Amino acid sequence: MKNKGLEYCGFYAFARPNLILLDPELIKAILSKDFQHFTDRGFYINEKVDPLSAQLLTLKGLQWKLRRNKISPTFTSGKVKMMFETLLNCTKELKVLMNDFAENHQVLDVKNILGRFTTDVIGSCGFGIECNSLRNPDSEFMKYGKKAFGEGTWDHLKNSVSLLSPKLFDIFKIPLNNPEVIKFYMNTVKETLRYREENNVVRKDFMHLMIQLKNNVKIENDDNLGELRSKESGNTMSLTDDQIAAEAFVFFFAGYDTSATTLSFCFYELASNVEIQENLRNEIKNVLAKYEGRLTYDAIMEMTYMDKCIRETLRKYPPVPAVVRTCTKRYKIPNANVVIEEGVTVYVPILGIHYDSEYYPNPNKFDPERFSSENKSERQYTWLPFGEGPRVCIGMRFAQMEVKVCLATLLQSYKFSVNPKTQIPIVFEPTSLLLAPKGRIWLNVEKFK
Ligand code: HEM
Repeated sequence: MKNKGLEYCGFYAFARPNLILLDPELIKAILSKDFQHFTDRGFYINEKVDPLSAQLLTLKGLQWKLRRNKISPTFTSGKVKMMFETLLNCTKELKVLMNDFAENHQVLDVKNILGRFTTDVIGSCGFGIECNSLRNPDSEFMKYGKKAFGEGTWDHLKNSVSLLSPKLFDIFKIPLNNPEVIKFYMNTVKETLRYREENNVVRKDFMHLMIQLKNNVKIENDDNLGELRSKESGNTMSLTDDQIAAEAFVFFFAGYDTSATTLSFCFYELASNVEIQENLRNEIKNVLAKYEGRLTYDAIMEMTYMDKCIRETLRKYPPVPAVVRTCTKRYKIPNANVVIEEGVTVYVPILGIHYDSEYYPNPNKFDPERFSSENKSERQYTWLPFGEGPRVCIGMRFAQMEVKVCLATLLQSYKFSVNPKTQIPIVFEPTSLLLAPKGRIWLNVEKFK
């Protein structure tokens, strides 16, 4: 369609019209400039039968705006920095496991191991609990996590129908999440809240910040922890326990697989491009030497080549291949005689844009220099792994820090190469909502002496 010079095109899903945006200027208009016409995603939501369904990803209009304003101070650079230590703690088990793999010459199923790492990270930083998925892949948290994503054909069908026809779910009052999953996450969060409040426990994580929101504590953009309760009340609208549980759940739902996918593809590309892996390792070593070998937030922030490698990974492998908006107020496309009616679903095909040779010549090549400082400014609205506009991914900074900490930890001590069991070239799984390879990515890991 793009080759035909089109800026947008449409299709019907049953009787519902859908629009696909192809032009960066139009994408900018719809995601950012004229956002008030496209405030929602149109996902299913029913707080009564499924309290976990009402969170940032799904909320609509004013409800979403109020919640986003409320939660945003917990994701600032200051607060992400505050959580660095908690995140770093999760790498201890990762190092132990990687050592075992290297010493026993075992082949690494990279998504499995890094998925367990990102589960531990969200468990620790989001829910405030040590879920030990790296040590124990059958941990409760992992078990219900898998259930939350859907395990069988029925779950996948249910997810697809909820996207195509959320009204049907509403009419029959169907909870989207499995009732066992709802019970597990609600209980886990409520138990943590009760324990912390009764015992005045403070911990450097999102749960602490959400308890502060519940208690009307004003959250500043610094790396201080702050009290659980405050005499001065800074906020006028606090969070309820159910809302905290729903938000912690969405941090897991939106953050675990996306981060694990980014890491897996990044390690795959580094394993396939020995020189790039070596350049990145040198950067890590040089920066850490300045910090007496200590991996700190400031050290991570200095690793600019690493930043380019991650950006290029997210370009070639955006974990969310398309973002979606529903038209909430009739909209005339600028300079065209076309009106988007209320209710129409609009898609931004991120994966397609990232492989468009007009923006990225030779798109299959993994080339971190596409994101050098000279080239970076050209990438607005053609590099969209976190979406854009007021509904851009709220966890973007946190996710980038998590990926960087994992890369710095492992590349310092281990060398990775692709095992022949991996199917090359990578083919994407067509039935998966999030980007996933067909088959697994297998890597060899070797420890430096
Ligand atoms: C590399 C990792 C990640 C990627 C690629 C990613 C990508 C995205 C994308 C594409 C969106 C939709 C944006 C839009 O519609 O314009 C989104 C939304 C969201 N993400 Fe992420 N995400 C990542 C990690 C995380 C993490 C770690 C968290 C939480 C800790 C998180 C929480 C959310 C939430 C809550 C939303 C909904 C925001 C709203 O509508 O206000 N994400 N993410």
